[in-house]
Amino acid sequence: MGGTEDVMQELLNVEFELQDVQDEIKRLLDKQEKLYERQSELKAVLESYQDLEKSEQDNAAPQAENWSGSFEWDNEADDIRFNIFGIPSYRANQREIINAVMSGRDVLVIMAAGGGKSLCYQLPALLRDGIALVISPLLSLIQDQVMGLTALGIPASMLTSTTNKEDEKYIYKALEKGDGDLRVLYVTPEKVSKSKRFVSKLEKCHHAGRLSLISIDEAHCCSQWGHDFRPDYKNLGILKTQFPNVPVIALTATATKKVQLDLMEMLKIPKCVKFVSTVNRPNLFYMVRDKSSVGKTVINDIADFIQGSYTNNESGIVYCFSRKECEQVAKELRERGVSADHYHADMDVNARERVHMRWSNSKLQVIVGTVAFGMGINKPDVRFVIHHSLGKSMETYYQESGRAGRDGLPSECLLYFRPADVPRQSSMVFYENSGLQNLYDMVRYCQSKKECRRGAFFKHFAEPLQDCNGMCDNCAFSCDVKEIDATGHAKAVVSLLQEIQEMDQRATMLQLVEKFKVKNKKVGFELKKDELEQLVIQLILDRVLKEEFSHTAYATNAYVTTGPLAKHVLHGKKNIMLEVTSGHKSSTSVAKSSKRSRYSGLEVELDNLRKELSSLHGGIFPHSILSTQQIGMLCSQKPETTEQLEKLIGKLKTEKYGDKILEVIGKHEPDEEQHGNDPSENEEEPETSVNRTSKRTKNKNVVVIESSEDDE
Ligand SMILES: Nc1ncnc2c1ncn2[C@@H]1O[C@H](COP(=O)(O)OP(=O)(O)OP(=O)(O)O)[C@@H](O)[C@H]1O
Ligand SMILES: [Mg+2]
Repeated sequence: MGGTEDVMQELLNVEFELQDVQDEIKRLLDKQEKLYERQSELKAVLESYQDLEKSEQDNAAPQAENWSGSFEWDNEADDIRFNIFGIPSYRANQREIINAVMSGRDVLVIMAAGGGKSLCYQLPALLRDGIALVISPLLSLIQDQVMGLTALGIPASMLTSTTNKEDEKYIYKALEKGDGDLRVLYVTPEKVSKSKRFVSKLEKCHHAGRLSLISIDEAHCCSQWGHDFRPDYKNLGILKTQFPNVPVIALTATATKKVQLDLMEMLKIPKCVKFVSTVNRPNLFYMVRDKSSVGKTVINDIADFIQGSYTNNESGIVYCFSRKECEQVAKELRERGVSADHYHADMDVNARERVHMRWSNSKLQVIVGTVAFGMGINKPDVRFVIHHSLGKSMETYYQESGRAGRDGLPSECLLYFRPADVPRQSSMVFYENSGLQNLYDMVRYCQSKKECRRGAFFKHFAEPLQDCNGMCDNCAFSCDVKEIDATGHAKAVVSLLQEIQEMDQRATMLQLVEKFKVKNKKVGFELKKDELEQLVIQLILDRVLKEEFSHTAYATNAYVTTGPLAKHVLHGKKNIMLEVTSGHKSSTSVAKSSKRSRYSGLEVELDNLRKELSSLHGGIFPHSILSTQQIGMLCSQKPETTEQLEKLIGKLKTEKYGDKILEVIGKHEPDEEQHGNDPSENEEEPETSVNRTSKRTKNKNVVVIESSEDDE
């Protein structure tokens, strides 16, 4: 009988090994498929590179161009920049881009959100004679821009589905005959691809030498590889064909190499000068907080965050996972005294627009939105973007969080993470191309308690690392992160899952954790529930476990099963380390350290003045009247005469609003400065948004924002 036992034993071993081999084969096949995919991608990219190089050689590259040198339009450009736009100095690449456009070159601009792309075509539009055509994908973006230019006294119009007959007539006359003073014309891409009438008028304008430049904003919409593909953008190449000598400037905030090449091909600008700026947004402070499983606690925390740090009605966005959640969160924030309203795709257009408008005019502090609240957001002074749950990829998180601080002033990006939110997202994205991979990158960002958050973006966008300057929680706050060896737990989790599977059952992440706790009660495994959840997520990221999906009529459910590397853990070939915090980097400590001072009295008064003027001047946004940065300057310099004021905000704004501004500054009593609850605040220069920036000092890797409220 011993023989049978031996044979059975060997059979078992062989079956075990076979299973191993099969798993390995499956893993390799998976890998092969991914590599094939990448291979074809790379081949495509290589081909376009070669095409590009060839065309560059064919066109015998001109001598190295120095776009930062001096040009004949320098003085006029400086004058318009300062006296009309009220912009004291150029930001990175702006001047160079303007010079390239002015030299008649086609230009491709990749510049982060809020980098100041608009100026790059608006200023040349004023420097060159004639009318500049701007293509922009969304009505709301166009309206914002036209309103902004009008506020500066620049003749700008738009031709869209909402344009009335009279305006249309005026625009067509301007194009055809050069009547009127129109300088910047905004249209949606549909006008170019669908309206023959429009294109023929444009031809006449060009024929008379009056088409000064063509700007294609949000140019990533051209590419199917981009995130906001718009079919009508695909036809914009005809503009270069029809008007070969008019400079085209294409602008976007994010474009991978592949998207850039795609753009150049589709817009027919192979010889364009390319300006790529960093993805880094140095003024954004990134942080992730553990999210309580109790909904109310999360809302309390968000309300505390807003009411603790943003007492002057500073604008913010809260992103939620679903429409229902949006409404719920907005309602609960309101109940806690935060001025908030929801925004999602289920609302009718007018209701949505109303919410957007109230927010843009700073009458509503917080929009609680789904991802539907997206591309059309042009508000420069959004001070915080909170994610109530994680998004589906690093790319979308970069974009959504990037809506904060477009004016360059310090702003915060806070994400609430709990492992249980992962299956909610994964069951939505698993069918997308690389959907799970993208989500898991995002989860890695959230789970990490040590790595620089900014570094994760550099890695994601394949850019060299830059210093974070203590502008993320992991760099700024030292907290005790321990790496514990969770290999034992991991083994137990895998075995439990195998048992479940052998009984032909399956488990969601939460069920698995529940079962684990019940089963191992006596053994005294010391991990807490949320740490166990964290472990399961870690195991999924490490491919020890994997998610599987099954559909019902109403939903897709995510289950956890053993993954390709499960055996490695069982056989002791793979160790699992888990990052846990002991000394809490608790939410309150984060909130305290990043809490900023209240506005000074004068800041509040000037803020009120811009709101007042904004409603007086019908439809001009407060931030178009005075930017937060300008208010900061006014408070620290306190100009007394028109000449002094002009030096700070330029001629145009001084002419329009100077008297009122000087009046407010003149009437302001210095002792009114005492606005916060700490008397010592009064001893220094009043707090302004500008010097607030410089008050963020780096001290032993800890960012300190001096604040009266810290001393309570
Ligand atoms: N050189 C500058 N100095 C100070 N502020 C500037 C400068 N250039 C632009 N700005 C301001 O920065 C804000 C963002 O500019 P803009 O709207 O052009 O950004 P963008 O690059 O188009 O961003 P997005 O990708 O989000 O559309 C605006 O309020 C603008 O007035
Ligand atoms: Mg823009």
